[in-house]
Amino acid sequence: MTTSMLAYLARRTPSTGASYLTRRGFASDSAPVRKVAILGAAGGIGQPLSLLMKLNPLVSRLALYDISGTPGVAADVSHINTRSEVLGFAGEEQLEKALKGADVVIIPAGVPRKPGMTRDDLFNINAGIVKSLCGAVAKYCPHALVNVISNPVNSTVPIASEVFKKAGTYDEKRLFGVTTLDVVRAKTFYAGKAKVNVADVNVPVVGGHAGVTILPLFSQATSSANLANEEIEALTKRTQDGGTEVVEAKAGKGSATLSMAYAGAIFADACLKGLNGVPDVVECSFVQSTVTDLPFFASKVRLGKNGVEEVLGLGALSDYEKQGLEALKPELKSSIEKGIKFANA
Ligand SMILES: NC(=O)C1=CN([C@@H]2O[C@H](COP(=O)(O)OP(=O)(O)OC[C@H]3O[C@@H](n4cnc5c(N)ncnc54)[C@H](O)[C@@H]3O)[C@@H](O)[C@H]2O)C=CC1
Ligand SMILES: O=C([O-])CC(=O)C(=O)O
Repeated sequence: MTTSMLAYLARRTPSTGASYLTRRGFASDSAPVRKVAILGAAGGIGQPLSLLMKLNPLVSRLALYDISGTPGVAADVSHINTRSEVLGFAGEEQLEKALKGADVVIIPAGVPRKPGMTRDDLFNINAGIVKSLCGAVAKYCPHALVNVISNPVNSTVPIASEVFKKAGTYDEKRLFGVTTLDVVRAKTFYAGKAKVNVADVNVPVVGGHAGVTILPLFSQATSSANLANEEIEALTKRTQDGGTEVVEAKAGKGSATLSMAYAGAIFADACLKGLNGVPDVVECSFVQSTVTDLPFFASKVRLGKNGVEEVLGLGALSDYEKQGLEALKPELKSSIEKGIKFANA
């Protein structure tokens, strides 16, 4: 979902609703039927993400699953007069119904950080949650595209891959760690510093999704601006610490939820567009990769009818980015290995 689409949806009145799909090039009766399931839909990310996916005209059925609380969220969101039918599912016995027939499964289930914690400190709780939810995905919707938001993404994505391998359903083209929030932040911070229109800015962010493993490539930023080295270094550090900035500001009440819901909605929309055959849909994501010697790595990915169509290379890096790339590898490698070991224990 683009910012302009959100602005358009905000502007339109219910009486003009019939025309907005046509304006985007999809007549309502020709947009393919697409089911999206959100696991963890009653949470801080899950609720605004449910709202944003309800606004997306590419979705025809929205399944909201959590251990509790989803009937209320679903009843609330279902009153919005957009295309999708919304259903709430609570408790493990309803997980099958939530997942059956899903084209895209988004997973923001799990605990968030408190000040002083690293994302890896969430491993003990979230690893098990992701493992069990991915077991259900393998059973009930093995062909869905899976968008993993739950932290630590650097470990939860490898966990998901091992669960799918064991179930015999693994397709590396269909598994994504959602790193879009890093791109969203890099764009915002860069536009502010370079004093350019944020709508014209793009910045690839590669590596992983924790601290120094987050590597924004400001040398490839559009619109280009002549920032000093110290400014680039400060922007890099702010992007790497963006999550912590929010955790500290929330002072014990969780981590990024609203900006994450926005980022998650952008990424899921890109997945749906790819499935629907829209050409040239490219987003950064943490995927199985041969771009470096690490088995998983975030970089630009072209999305298509089967999920990942192409994992794009890193392009030319500045010396500072080359150093950042080497510096992130040991931590990212050990987080990936930790996930794989957990899944096979
Ligand atoms: N990838 C990224 O860029 C980001 C990731 N995150 C991560 O997203 C996760 C969720 O964050 P919040 O929504 O703020 O947390 P939250 O605590 O507000 O919500 C989590 C939800 O997950 C649900 N849940 C727990 N176990 C479940 C299970 N087995 N099945 C289904 N639902 C389950 C809870 O009931 C709760 O409603 C955290 O791990 C956080 O670190 C947060 C921000 C950015
Ligand atoms: O920082 C956190 O714990 C949540 C997160 O991943 C982010 O905001 O990037």
